[in-house]
Amino acid sequence: MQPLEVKVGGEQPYTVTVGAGLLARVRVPQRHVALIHPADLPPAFVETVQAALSPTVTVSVPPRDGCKTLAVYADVLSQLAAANLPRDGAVVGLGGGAATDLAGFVAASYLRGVAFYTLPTTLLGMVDAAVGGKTGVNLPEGKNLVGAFWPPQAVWCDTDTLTTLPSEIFREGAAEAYKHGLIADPSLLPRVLSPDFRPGDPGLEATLADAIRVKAEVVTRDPTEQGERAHLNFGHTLAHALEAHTHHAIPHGEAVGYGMHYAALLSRALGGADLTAHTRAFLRWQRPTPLPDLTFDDLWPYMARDKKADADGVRFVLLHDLGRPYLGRVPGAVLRREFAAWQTDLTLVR
Ligand SMILES: NC(=O)c1ccc[n+]([C@@H]2O[C@H](COP(=O)([O-])OP(=O)(O)OC[C@H]3O[C@@H](n4cnc5c(N)ncnc54)[C@H](O)[C@@H]3O)[C@@H](O)[C@H]2O)c1
Ligand SMILES: O=C(O)C(=O)C[C@@H](O)[C@H](O)[C@H](O)COP(=O)(O)O
Ligand SMILES: [Zn+2]
Repeated sequence: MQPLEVKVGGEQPYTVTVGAGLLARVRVPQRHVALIHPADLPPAFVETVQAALSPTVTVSVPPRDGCKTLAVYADVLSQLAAANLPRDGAVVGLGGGAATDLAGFVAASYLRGVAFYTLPTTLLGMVDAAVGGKTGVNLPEGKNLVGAFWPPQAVWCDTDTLTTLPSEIFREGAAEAYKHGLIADPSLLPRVLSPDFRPGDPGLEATLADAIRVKAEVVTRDPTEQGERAHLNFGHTLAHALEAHTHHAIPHGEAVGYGMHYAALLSRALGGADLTAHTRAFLRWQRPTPLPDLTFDDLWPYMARDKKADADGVRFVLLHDLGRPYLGRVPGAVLRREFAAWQTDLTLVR
């Protein structure tokens, strides 16, 4: 089957290619390349890309969000400098969203910016993180609090890589595809929950391309989150708080699943359609890691630092209905009441 292509427009247009066997066929025009990948990635992926690109330097970074720290960021920059990667070189991020977020921030800042490419190998990376140019690292105070908008020049989603992905990490990533269904393309909702949504299924690539298209269209219109792009943050105010508070014991995709259900409860409380059956169905399908004992006050300091907050306080992405997101403020009493409802619901979805 021919690879599928999704175009991202704007000032620096690029193509997201989705298909089998792409890692071996990757080409970039730059003569010097820094390849950045997580240490626990199957070595065959790294070797295939090394054979395709002959990188000047290959940098292995800690798995998962362990690589999204200022210390790892500084170390990677030093390794690129020690290898004399020149300004007309490129950074290639290979792996999940954590590695591509770090690699993008390195690309954005090394020598004040070099070309960047992404090779996502997780479902979440393909449908979300590798596309759109949000790059960065975490602080102990919260997720992604340091970073830059630095779009890739091309994205290759090699669907063969998904066959080695542990099934729970595949289900994590489904949260972002489901999010795209809730905020823009409801046809994705049953497709994500279908038994056919799995590595190796002949229909998977079309579903991935449709999920990617939602993000591509939003970031084409609003690359630097001046407005509409914030809708891609549906579920993320609570999600990022869960990740930070649990020191990443709850991974991003699971945190987004939990956060989307809270956002659906808030949306209903403010007069929106009742979409909680959708977010509950997703949680039943995803089977996330159980949460530790939590109170609203444990999470609120992180929610208050969310990047959608402005001088007037915290804002949430809410839904009037399927495909109709908006950015709104929620009274404190409603936040607390629906947090209690969310906790009760979580005991019922198990
Ligand atoms: N920039 C964005 O727009 C954006 C969007 C969504 C999420 N994110 C970020 O992405 C991160 C989560 O990314 P993720 O869910 O991809 O997880 P991840 O990057 O933490 O990777 C999960 C694990 O799977 C391993 N792995 C990756 N591909 C594999 C494969 N094919 N086979 C076997 N193992 C493989 C990785 O090495 C890692 O240990 C978070 O830091 C989140 O904040 C960024
Ligand atoms: O691309 C975006 O814009 C998103 O919000 C996508 C999110 O899924 C992603 O987790 C992003 O990294 C969150 O951004 P942040 O600005 O809330 O840190
Ligand atoms: Zn996300």
